[in-house]
Amino acid sequence: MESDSDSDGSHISATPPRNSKPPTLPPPPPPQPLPQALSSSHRSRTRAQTSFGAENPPKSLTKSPPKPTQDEPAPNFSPLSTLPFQIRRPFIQNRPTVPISLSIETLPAGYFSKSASFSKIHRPSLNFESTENDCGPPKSAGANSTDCVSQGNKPNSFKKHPNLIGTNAPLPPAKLRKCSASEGNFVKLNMNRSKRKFMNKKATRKTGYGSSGFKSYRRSKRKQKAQSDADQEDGLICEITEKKPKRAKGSELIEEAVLAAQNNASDENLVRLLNVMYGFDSFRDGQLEAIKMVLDGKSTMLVLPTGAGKSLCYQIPAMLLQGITLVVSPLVALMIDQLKQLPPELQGGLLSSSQTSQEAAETFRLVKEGAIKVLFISPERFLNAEFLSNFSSISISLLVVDEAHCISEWSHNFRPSFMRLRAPLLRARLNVQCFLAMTATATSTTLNAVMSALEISSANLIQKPHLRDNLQLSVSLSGNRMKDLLRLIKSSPFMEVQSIIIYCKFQEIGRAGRDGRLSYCHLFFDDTTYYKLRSLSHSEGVDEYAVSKFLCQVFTNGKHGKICSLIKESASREFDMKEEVMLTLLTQLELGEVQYLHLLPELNVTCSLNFYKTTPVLLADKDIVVSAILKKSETRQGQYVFDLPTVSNSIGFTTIDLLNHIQNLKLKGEITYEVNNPAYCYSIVKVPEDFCSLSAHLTRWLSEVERLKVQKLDAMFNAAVFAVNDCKKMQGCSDSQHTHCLQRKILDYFREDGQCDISNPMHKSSPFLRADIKVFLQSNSQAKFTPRAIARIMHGIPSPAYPSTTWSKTHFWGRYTQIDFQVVMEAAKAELMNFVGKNAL
Ligand SMILES: Nc1ncnc2c1ncn2[C@@H]1O[C@H](COP(=O)(O)OP(=O)(O)OP(=O)(O)O)[C@@H](O)[C@H]1O
Repeated sequence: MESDSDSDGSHISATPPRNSKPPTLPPPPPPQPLPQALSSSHRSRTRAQTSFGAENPPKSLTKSPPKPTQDEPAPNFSPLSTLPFQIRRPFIQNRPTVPISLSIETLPAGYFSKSASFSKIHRPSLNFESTENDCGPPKSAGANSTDCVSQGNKPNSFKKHPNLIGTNAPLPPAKLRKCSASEGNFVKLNMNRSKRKFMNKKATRKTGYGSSGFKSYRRSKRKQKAQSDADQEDGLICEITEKKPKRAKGSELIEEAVLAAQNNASDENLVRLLNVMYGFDSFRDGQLEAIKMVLDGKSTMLVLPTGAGKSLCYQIPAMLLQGITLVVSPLVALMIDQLKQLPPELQGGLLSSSQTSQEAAETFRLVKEGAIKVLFISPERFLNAEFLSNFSSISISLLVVDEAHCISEWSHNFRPSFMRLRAPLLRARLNVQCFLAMTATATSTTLNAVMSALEISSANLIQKPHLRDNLQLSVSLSGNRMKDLLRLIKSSPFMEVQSIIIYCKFQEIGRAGRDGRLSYCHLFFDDTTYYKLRSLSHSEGVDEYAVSKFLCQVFTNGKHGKICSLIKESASREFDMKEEVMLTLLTQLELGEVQYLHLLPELNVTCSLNFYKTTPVLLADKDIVVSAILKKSETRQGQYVFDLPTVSNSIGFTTIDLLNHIQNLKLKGEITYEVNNPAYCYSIVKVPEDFCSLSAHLTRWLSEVERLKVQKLDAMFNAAVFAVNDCKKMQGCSDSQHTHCLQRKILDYFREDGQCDISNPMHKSSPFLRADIKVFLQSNSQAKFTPRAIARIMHGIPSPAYPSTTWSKTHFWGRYTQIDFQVVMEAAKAELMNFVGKNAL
C-alpha cells in the first residue's frame, strides 16, 4: 500500500489497521466548491439543489445510517466521474439521451454562483440548434415566454448589451428585456475588449442624470444625428449604424420616471420607475425602504436573503443620484455578473487587476466624463494611491459594499482587504458620505462589526428573515453518495424538476429559487465529510510562535518610511502561513488600534535586467537610477538582479516611480527587464515596542476567528443530526423533509450568533495518538515541527511548509481526523517536548 511503503519508516504505528482500507486519504480538495449542474427533462418550473459529501461511507457517529438495499437497480448511467460538469437531458419527457455539454450562456441566472470558479469554466460557443431545448418547456407547459428570453432567437436577432464585458455578447430582443432573470446570462470574460465596448458605450451614453443631464442627452442625440447624417454622406453609414444607440421603446418613459423620482422620491414615483425600467409591479420586501434611505443620504445596512433583489437597491439610487456609485465586490466574476445585470439605461464599468493600465486609464477617463454611473471595483483598489488620487475630482454619491460580511473577521468569508473599508478612511480619501452595506448572511456579531466599520447607525439596519419560504429543505444520511444521488434524482420531486445544481462541499442553498419559485434543497451528509470539513477549518490557524517569527521579519531592518516587502511564496513557506493569513496580519498591523505600517499595492519585487545600447557604467554616469541598480544588484548569468524596494529606498523613489523610470529606459532601447516574485509591500510607521505582547494579542485574535469557523460547522452538523435523529416530525417535517426544524435551527444560529449550545461530536482522545506521534517524530527526526504542523499532518491538512505532495505519503496523514484538533495539538506538544528533551541529553 502506498501509504505504508513511504520512506519515513512510519509504518511502525501504534494504531491498529483501519478496517481493510488503505490508511492514506487523498489530500482534501482546495476550498473551492465546484458547482455542477444537471438539468432534467421535466416541464415543471421548480428547481432543486443538493449537497453531498465525501465518497467514503460514514462511520458510526450518527445514528442508524440507511443501508443501501441489495436489490437496488444499478444505475444505467455511464460513470458520473466521466461526465461533464453539466449534463442535459432533452425536454422530451422520460427519454434520456446521450448527455451533451451545456453552454453556460444558456443557463438561467440562478445558475451563476458567486464563485470565482465559474469564470474559469470553458464556455463552449452558443449552440443555437439546441438553444430551444435549453430554454425550457414550451409555453403551453406553463412557462412564460419571458422566462427564457433567448428561446428561438437566431444569433443575428440579438443586439449588444451596453454593460457587457466584450463586444460579442448578445442581448435578447428589447421586447423581452424585462425578464432580467435571463438577460444577465451572456458573459464574455474578454477583458481586453472592454475598451471597444466602452467606446461604444460612450456613443450610446444616455444619462448624465439630473434634469440637465437629460437636456444634454437630447442635445447630444441631436449632435449624433447630425454627425450620423454627415458620416452617411462620407460613406460611413454602416459603421455608424452599428454604433448608433438603439433607444428602447420605453426610454422616454424611463426618462420621465427618472425626472419625476429625482424631483420627488415618493413611493409612487419610485414604483413607477421600477415598473418602466425593470417591468416589475412592486418592490420586494425591504427594497423601497433601502432605496429611500440611501436617497436620503443615510448610510444603510441591508440584510436580505440571496435572490431577494439587493442589486436593485443601489441601481435605482445610482440612476437618481448626481455623482457616481462605487460598488465594492469581492470577486471579479461577481463584478462581471453585476455589471451585465445593470439595466441598459445605467452605464457601468469595472476596474479589475486583470485589466491593462491603458484599459484602467480609459475607464477613468469615462468616469471623469460622467459616462459611467456605476463603477465596480475590488477592495484592493483602496491600497492604490493612484486610484485614490484619480477620485479627488469625482463626486461619489454612494459607496456600496456588496457581500459586506467580508468586512468582519467573524464572518464566514472574511477578506483582509475588506478591512480597509472603514468610514473614516473612505471619507478622508474619497469624500464618500453615504454607504450601503449589503449581505445575505450575517450573524449579529458580524453585522455589528460591519456597521461599526462603516459607521452605520443601528436605526438604519434593514433586515429581513434569512430564510426564504420557497425553499423546501430535506436531509438524509448518505452511505454511498453516488448511489444516493442517483436514487434521489430518480425519485419524486427531483425527477420532476427542470434543473438541479449539485454542490460538493458547503455555503449554498441560497443559490436555489432566486426567482421565488418553489425549490427543493437536499443535504446528503455523513460524518466523513464532516470530519474533513472540520479539519479544513483549521487550515488557516496560526500559533504564537509563527506570529512572532513573522513580526520579527516584518520589522527587521525596518526604518520609518522605508519601503519593505515580503515575498509571498517564500514567506508563506517560512512561517507556514497561508498568504491570506499574512495579509490579514499585515492589514491588522495597519488598521488595528496602533498603526505600525502602511500597506502598499502588491508588486513583483525582483527585477532582472539586461543592458543593451549603452554600457552599464556609462549609463550609470548619466542616470541616478542605473547607478543605484549597479550598486544594489547582483549579476546572475549576465543579468543584473535586484530588489525593487531596496533600490527605491536608496534613491528615495517610490517603487512605482522606479518602475516607470525602468520602463522608460526600456522604451529607449537601453534595457530589457522582467519582474517576478509577487510580494506584499509596506512602509513602516512605527516599530512595536513589545513584540511578545503584540504577537500574543494577534494570535488570540486569529484563534478566536478559527474557533468561530469550527463552531459554525458544528452548528450546521448538529442541525442535520437533529433532523435525522431527533426531529419529532411535527409542524410539517416528515420522512427526510425537514424544512421547519432546519429553518429553526439555522435561524437560531444567526440570532444567537453561534453562542447556542453546540455539542462537539469530535472524539476527545485516542489510546494510540501519543504513541503514533512519537513514532512519527522518530521517523522524521530530520524535519522540524511545531505542534500545529504535526496536528495538521495527523488531520491531513496541507500547509505551505508541509505540502500534501510530500507529507501525504506518510502513514499518519489524515489518520486522526476524528480526534479534536486541539487534542492532537496538545498531544503533539507533549511528545515534541519529550523528543527534544531526550535529544538534548
Ligand atoms: N421588485 C422585484 N420584483 C421582481 N423581481 C425582482 C425585484 N427585484 C429584483 N428582482 C429580481 O430578483 C432577482 C435577484 O435579484 P438580485 O440578483 O439583485 O438578488 P440579490 O439579493 O443581489 O442576490 P444575491 O445575494 O445572491 O446577490 C433578479 O432576477 C432581479 O431582477
